[in-house]
Amino acid sequence: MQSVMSSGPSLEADSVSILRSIIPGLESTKHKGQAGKIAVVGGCREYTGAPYFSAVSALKIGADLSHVFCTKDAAPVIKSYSPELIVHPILEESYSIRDEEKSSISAKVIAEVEKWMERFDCLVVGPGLGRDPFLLDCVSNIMKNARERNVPMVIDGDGLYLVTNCLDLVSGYPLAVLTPNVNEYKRLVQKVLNSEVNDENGTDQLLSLAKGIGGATILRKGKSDFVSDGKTACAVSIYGSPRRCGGQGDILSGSVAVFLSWARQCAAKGEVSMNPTMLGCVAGSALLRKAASMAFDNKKRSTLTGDIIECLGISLQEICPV
Ligand SMILES: NC(=O)C1=CN([C@@H]2O[C@H](COP(=O)(O)OP(=O)(O)OC[C@H]3O[C@@H](n4cnc5c(N)ncnc54)[C@H](OP(=O)(O)O)[C@@H]3O)[C@@H](O)[C@H]2O)[C@@H](O)CC1
Ligand SMILES: Nc1ncnc2c1ncn2[C@@H]1O[C@H](COP(=O)(O)OP(=O)(O)OP(=O)(O)O)[C@@H](O)[C@H]1O
Ligand SMILES: [Mg+2]
Repeated sequence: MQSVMSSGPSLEADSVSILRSIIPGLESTKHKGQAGKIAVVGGCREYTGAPYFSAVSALKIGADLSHVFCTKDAAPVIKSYSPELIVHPILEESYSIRDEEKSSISAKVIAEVEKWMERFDCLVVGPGLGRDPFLLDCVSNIMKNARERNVPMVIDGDGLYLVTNCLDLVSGYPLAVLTPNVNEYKRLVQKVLNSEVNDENGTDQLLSLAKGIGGATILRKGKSDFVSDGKTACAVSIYGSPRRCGGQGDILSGSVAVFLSWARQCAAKGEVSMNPTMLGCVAGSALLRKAASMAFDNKKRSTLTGDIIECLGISLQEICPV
């Protein structure tokens, strides 16, 4: 059992202890899949980097299999980045189809994802998804299907745009994690709390927001990351880097998906007492921030997202040696 909070009045989570408590051992008795099967729903004509960063980060942290469900345009590009990813070219944007095809395509999309759904430990919805209305409608159906089967979801990027406009997709679902950046958080606060972001009372507002969404967990990204499930709140401020290259949130979404899956395994065995989605967020945030800090030490101003991904393994090794 571990405490999510460090001692004293600080909100800072004891993230190193949390990481150590949920990272599974590497044992020869385990079979492929037991360390996690993650699926990223994202990737369109404009954005192919974001789903790749998220899905490959999940593998680099220790998941066994990582899938990407993306548009037909994006799939060959994402496949070409890495043979490690299992890429499903199933989504369509409005520009590439006729109106009369929409209902049959929509049915095909959900049938294709449904075949796999039960195998997934967690979905990441949104990295590089784009905002095409027909595509987002198909993704809503995927989210409803995941929810019916109790599959956890990390919602980021354009997935947050979708959810902010249709809160019912996550409202009252404790296995949903929302990972907003500054803009995405502002839109959520405006929609759910009907107010502006108030940093003087930031923790209370975050608690209210998570409560307002019915117990989904929120990871508010920024200089420090803040996490709340509506009952408790904590912060991760350790490590970090001054480089703000795009894609760091994508690494985080894939990382949180893996860590929350591991935390749920621990919770099922009674090894942790905290909400596993909170543990997953704290662990993901701390690891990303450590990897970003190591990458910056090496690369300084030229640090890019790929450099940070390359530091995930050594960061894990320093915290929890094999
Ligand atoms: N390589 C890829 O494929 C990547 C693809 N990605 C995908 O892109 C999609 C859209 O996501 P997003 O994050 O670009 O959209 P959003 O949050 O609206 O930000 C847009 C603008 O807001 C501003 N801004 C940002 N931070 C701010 C701050 N702290 N304080 C103040 N302003 C701030 C800033 O505006 P600027 O300064 O340029 O005026 C910024 O440019 C989504 O699918 C995502 O997954 C990314 O994951 C990156 C890697
Ligand atoms: N000002 C900051 N100082 C230090 N670290 C930060 C700062 N802002 C963000 N981070 C770190 O970067 C991570 C990603 O946050 P960011 O706000 O860049 O997400 P994002 O905009 O969704 O990224 P992406 O470009 O992948 O979409 C956060 O979890 C946090 O740890
Ligand atoms: Mg983002």
